Amino acid sequence: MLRTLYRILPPAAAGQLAALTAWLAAAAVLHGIALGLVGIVVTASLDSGSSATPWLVALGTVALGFVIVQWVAQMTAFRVGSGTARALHLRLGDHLAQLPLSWFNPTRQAGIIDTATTGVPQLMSFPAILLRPALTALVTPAAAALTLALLDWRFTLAVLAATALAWYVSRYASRLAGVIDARRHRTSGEATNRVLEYASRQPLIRTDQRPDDASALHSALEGVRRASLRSAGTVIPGLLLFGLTLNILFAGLIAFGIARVTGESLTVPGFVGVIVVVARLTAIAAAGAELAAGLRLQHGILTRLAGILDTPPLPRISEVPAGPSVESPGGGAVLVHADRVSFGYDHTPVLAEVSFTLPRRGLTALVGPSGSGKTTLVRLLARFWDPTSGRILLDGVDLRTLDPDQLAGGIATVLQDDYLLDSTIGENIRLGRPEASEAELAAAAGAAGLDTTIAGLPDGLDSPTGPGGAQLSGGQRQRVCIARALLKAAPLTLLDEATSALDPENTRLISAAARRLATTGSVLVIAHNLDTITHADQILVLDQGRIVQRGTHAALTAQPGRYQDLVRDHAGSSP
Ligand SMILES: Nc1ncnc2c1ncn2[C@@H]1O[C@H](COP(=O)(O)OP(=O)(O)OP(=O)(O)O)[C@@H](O)[C@H]1O
Repeated sequence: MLRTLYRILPPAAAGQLAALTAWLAAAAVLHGIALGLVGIVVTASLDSGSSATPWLVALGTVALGFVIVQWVAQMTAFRVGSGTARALHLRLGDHLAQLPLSWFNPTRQAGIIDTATTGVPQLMSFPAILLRPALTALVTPAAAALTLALLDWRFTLAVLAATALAWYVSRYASRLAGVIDARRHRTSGEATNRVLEYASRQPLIRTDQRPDDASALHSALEGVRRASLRSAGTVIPGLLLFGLTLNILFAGLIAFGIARVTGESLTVPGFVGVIVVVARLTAIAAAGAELAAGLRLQHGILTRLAGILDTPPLPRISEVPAGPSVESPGGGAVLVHADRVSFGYDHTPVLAEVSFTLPRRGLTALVGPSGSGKTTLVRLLARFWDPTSGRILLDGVDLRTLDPDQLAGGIATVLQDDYLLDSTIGENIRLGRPEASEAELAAAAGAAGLDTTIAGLPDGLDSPTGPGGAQLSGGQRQRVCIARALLKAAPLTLLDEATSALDPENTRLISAAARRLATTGSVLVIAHNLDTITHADQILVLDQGRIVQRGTHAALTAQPGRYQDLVRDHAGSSP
């Protein structure tokens, strides 16, 4: 478990944990030596032929050292515990930000919630509380046994063998329970999934009530109940097995001592001294066993966390061969070059050999029938995924070579599933450019059509958005995202008119934002309303994952083709 923790911790936190482990191990060694010396002092006191005084002095010195080292270790433990949890949270956050979005299926999302909110905070108690008794149970008997060699080396070997056997039995019991615990965790992940689904399906359930709607949830929760019972049940045989083993080992060591006393190879005072130590070690091992359940739980959490952290992130390649230089259709400088890009979800092809350029300044519209791959293409430009073949260059640099901050700095998005932080309207807009002044922030909010909303709220820009923006309407959420993009004024802005939040006013605002941003940067807008893109510098027509036409509105309407069909369909559906 320590090994896994060291592997996944960032170097600074791993260094602190190593220092704590060293302090705790030193304390456990001193504890063991002190115990061994107690046995020797008892022997010397009972044995008329030897003096206990030098041993008492040694015992006092070691005990003092133990108290000091233990004190330092204990003071460090809580600091390292909270530092470990914090480092793991940050590591988890950084890693999640680099995973391809295809990884985030509902089961894994439920696993992340569980790991981040419950698992990682619980891991804090490993360095803070559990590591000390775990090391004591292992290291102290060994150190005590070695100290006993001053009295009787055969007992040293016997105690070392007994410790190894007890350790093996405890591991066996905990491995058995670990398998059941992993099963319980899977069942509970499934239940979390069902609870989330049940909550998010409430609108559907209330308008289309069917009695069996909650049956998947019920059976998942029943599965958790059964798995938890099984899991609790496995702790008891493990504890009984370990307790029995300890008693047998203790009895075996007493029998060994009696045999040695009978054979006159050990004195009675020596036997008493050894048994005093062994009795104390048995108590320490029994206390360690009571922690087994806690350690097993932590081991399960750590294994799941390591599983997430071991998932390969979107690769960053260091070098790509320079491609031929390209010019935008207007002859100006190119900001984006999509070069024979193909992509599919789970091997189902969605985009095939798509090539186009976006100028450094100007408005490009992406149009096409539903399912033609428009959103997918925009997601590839924001590097939510990587193309299966081909490449996308931003300012001449392959997206796969950019570090995430560079990429995030170069792109702003207003997409269908944009998320608002559980903060205020102002803070969500400010994410676009944290250093923006209050006046710039207010101007962006105004340009995104938020002034009426803000004026109607008692706290104005400081009004809360709720988790994911739940306290705002769909249209208001979209306006906050538009304001964020306006404030950012990134070199490349990706806009999706978002059919779900579409209303004439929002369409007008998106269109105005696109026009405005296109004067300073490049804008790609997925357009559902063709009236808003008649002025676009370039229109790309996507059909079944291929670009079938490109050009201006005037040029495309003048020639037969997919665009003419789209315009005709749109005119037919417009009021
Ligand atoms: N996450 C996903 N996993 C699997 N398939 C997906 C995923 N997202 C989209 N698809 C599929 O990819 C294809 C293209 O979808 P995409 O959303 O890119 O089209 P679109 O042109 O944006 O459609 P619309 O105009 O309806 O939003 C569709 O067949 C869709 O079912």
